[in-house]
Amino acid sequence: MIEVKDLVKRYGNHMAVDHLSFTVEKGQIYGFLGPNGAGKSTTMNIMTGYIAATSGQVLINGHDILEEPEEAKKCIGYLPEIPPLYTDMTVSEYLLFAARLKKIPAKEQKAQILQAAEMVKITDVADRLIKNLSKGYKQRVGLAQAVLGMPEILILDEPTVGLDPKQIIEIRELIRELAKNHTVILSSHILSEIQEVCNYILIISGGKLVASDTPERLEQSRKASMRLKALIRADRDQLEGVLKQIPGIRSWTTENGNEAGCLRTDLEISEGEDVRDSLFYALAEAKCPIYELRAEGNTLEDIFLKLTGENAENLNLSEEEFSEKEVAAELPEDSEETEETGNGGNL
Ligand SMILES: Nc1ncnc2c1ncn2[C@@H]1O[C@H](COP(=O)(O)OP(=O)(O)OP(=O)(O)O)[C@@H](O)[C@H]1O
Repeated sequence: MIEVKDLVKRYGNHMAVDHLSFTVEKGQIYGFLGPNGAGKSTTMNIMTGYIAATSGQVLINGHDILEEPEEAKKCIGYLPEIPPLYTDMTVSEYLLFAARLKKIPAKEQKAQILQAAEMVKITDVADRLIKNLSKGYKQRVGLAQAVLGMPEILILDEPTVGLDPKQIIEIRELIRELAKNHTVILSSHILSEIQEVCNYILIISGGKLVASDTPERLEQSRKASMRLKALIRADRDQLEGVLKQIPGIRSWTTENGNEAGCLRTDLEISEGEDVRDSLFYALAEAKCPIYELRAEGNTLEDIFLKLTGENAENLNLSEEEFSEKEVAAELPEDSEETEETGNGGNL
């Protein structure tokens, strides 16, 4: 559906996109994940024909975005990071303008605008000036513009950035809904966002693709290298004597545990190994009782941090660490969004 081949984008000496290649298949929600400045927007801008690449190629349903832009762009609806809205227009004026730009035949425009507006639930604000809408509604208008003409592929650059928690949930639901009829590619620097919505993840760092797989398989691959954390009653020499004998323990650190005579140890285990049984029997034989033993796989968060070389503080990973239910319960029924409505749309 989309083939990105060896894409490079240089800004002067700065390599914003560094030999990026990936393919996008029909019917999935792809998450383009990476820290700020990773090259997500640049890649999306190239994929949608907004800017040219320094080298490489983007094929949309077999059409080269530079050589056959009209054919290629027909297949794509794009919501840039800052939606390109004319805020002095009403919603319906703007969508009519967008329909003309997209060369939707005049006799189909009305029906298509109505369909797009219904899909993103903005029919009730059709006659409002865009500048008077809340940010969440402006984002929906941007989405309506993207879905107008029913392109097969939707490319959404940070679609929830700057929205409040309720708006974020609504836009996510909308994206899931849109994904029933479209292939969706969305970018975000927030891991929880991508985990929540996407069924395939492309992790980009420093302009390079550092991982691409389903969230489950990414976690699985890292779980192969397990860590064990244990609290063991033993002296250091005794414990190290046992650990040395167990194949599969790659390295360890020890420190005094908070219980007298106990050591807290953190074991790094070789890929694919599970040493819990042999550790248990070896320590029992050496009369070193295990007080605690906990296996830790790597979470998707660990993978992301490792692959992108970031630390959690820079990444804002916990920005949305609330469940949808909690937020829904905390927010009043008549939020800003519902106050926006009620003017009687006329699409
Ligand atoms: N027009 C430009 N001129 C020079 N450098 C640019 C330009 N646009 C982007 N860059 C640089 O290219 C790199 C990638 O930027 P890009 O906006 O694609 O990253 P991003 O992953 O989308 O980040 P963010 O989440 O912050 O938008 C950054 O270092 C950025 O400063």
